[in-house]
Amino acid sequence: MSDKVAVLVAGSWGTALASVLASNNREVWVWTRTEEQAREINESHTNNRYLPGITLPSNIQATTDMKAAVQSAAAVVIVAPSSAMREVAGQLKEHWNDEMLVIHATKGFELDSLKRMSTVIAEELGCEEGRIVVLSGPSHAEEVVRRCPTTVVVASADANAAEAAQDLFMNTYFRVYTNRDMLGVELAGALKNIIALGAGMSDGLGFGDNAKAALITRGIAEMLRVGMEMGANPLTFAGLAGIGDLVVTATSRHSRNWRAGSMLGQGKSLDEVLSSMGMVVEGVRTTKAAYTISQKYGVQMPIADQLYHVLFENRDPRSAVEGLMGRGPKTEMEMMPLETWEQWHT
Ligand SMILES: NC(=O)c1ccc[n+]([C@@H]2O[C@H](COP(=O)([O-])OP(=O)(O)OC[C@H]3O[C@@H](n4cnc5c(N)ncnc54)[C@H](O)[C@@H]3O)[C@@H](O)[C@H]2O)c1
Ligand SMILES: O=P(O)(O)OC[C@H](O)CO
Repeated sequence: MSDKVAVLVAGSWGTALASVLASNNREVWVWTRTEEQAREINESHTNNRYLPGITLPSNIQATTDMKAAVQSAAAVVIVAPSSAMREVAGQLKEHWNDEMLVIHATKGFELDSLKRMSTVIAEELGCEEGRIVVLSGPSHAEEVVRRCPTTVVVASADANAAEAAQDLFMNTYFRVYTNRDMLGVELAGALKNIIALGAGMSDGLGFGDNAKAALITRGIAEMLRVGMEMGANPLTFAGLAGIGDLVVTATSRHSRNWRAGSMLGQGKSLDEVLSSMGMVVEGVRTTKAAYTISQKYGVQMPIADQLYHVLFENRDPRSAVEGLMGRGPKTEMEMMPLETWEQWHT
């Protein structure tokens, strides 16, 4: 089998994953949108807009020609923002063949359809959704390129495909676990960004650790509730894609979602925040998607609802906190679909 791997798009996460593959001695081709970025990666071995100050392995080649990037590759790793996934997967179709392992590492939904990324890719490539692999978990690009110990999960309905992805990425600083629950891994990876925005907002408002712990814990309850309703394995939410990623995103200074939330908490408008970020903040779109999902599935998502009002209806963040804290008394396990849980235990 060829050692060539193509990585589609050289944002922060695509570049970091390319660097992991390069350190595993793969022949790594990165597809970039601009000649300028391809030239920078090929000649200076940097990608300064997305990973300032980092020197990339010299065995990463970049090109704007998707055919050259993908031709004869054993695997394609798609790391586009969720908003661009259909467009990028659509462009891949004419260069892709059925032998290739397809992995994506994007955390979000398609906004209009509420489809998961694996569904969007499968539709565009005209292949079975079950053969696609998702890579997720607590992993900031800034730390991965510095080879800080990191653990992730690769999930697919096809165990062989998940193991092939594990083999491709695994090394001494990047530990990869497999999981069969692709639905749960994709849902957890997308939904945690909403809670991270909330945690950032809480910090921006000057609240303390109690508030953040509450958001993380009640956030996982909210993610679990919707995940179980949609048929995910509840244990996935206790794993790397769930609590692991929620902790890192809600507490790390590297998190784009936490940073955006923090600025909102300090009184900046959403437009001001997004224009100052220069990188994708998936939690904003995902909050919109979750607002519709909660109504569609009849699942209560109080944190996502309040975030929606702040982001899209100009609610003051303090009034959103009052909205959350002022709700009626509940039991901790209220609204958990226990029948679904029991299905996993029979
Ligand atoms: N950055 C991280 O540490 C990290 C870690 C894990 C997962 N992720 C996920 O990876 C995905 C990508 O995030 P990122 O942080 O790399 O984003 P980023 O903002 O750093 O980079 C986005 C890249 O997408 C490209 N792009 C945008 N629209 C495009 C289009 N229509 N066609 C082709 N390319 C397009 C941009 O040019 C840029 O190279 C997100 O879903 C994010 O949640 C990010
Ligand atoms: O920087 P964020 O907030 O987009 O989070 C990136 C990753 O999802 C962390 O695992």
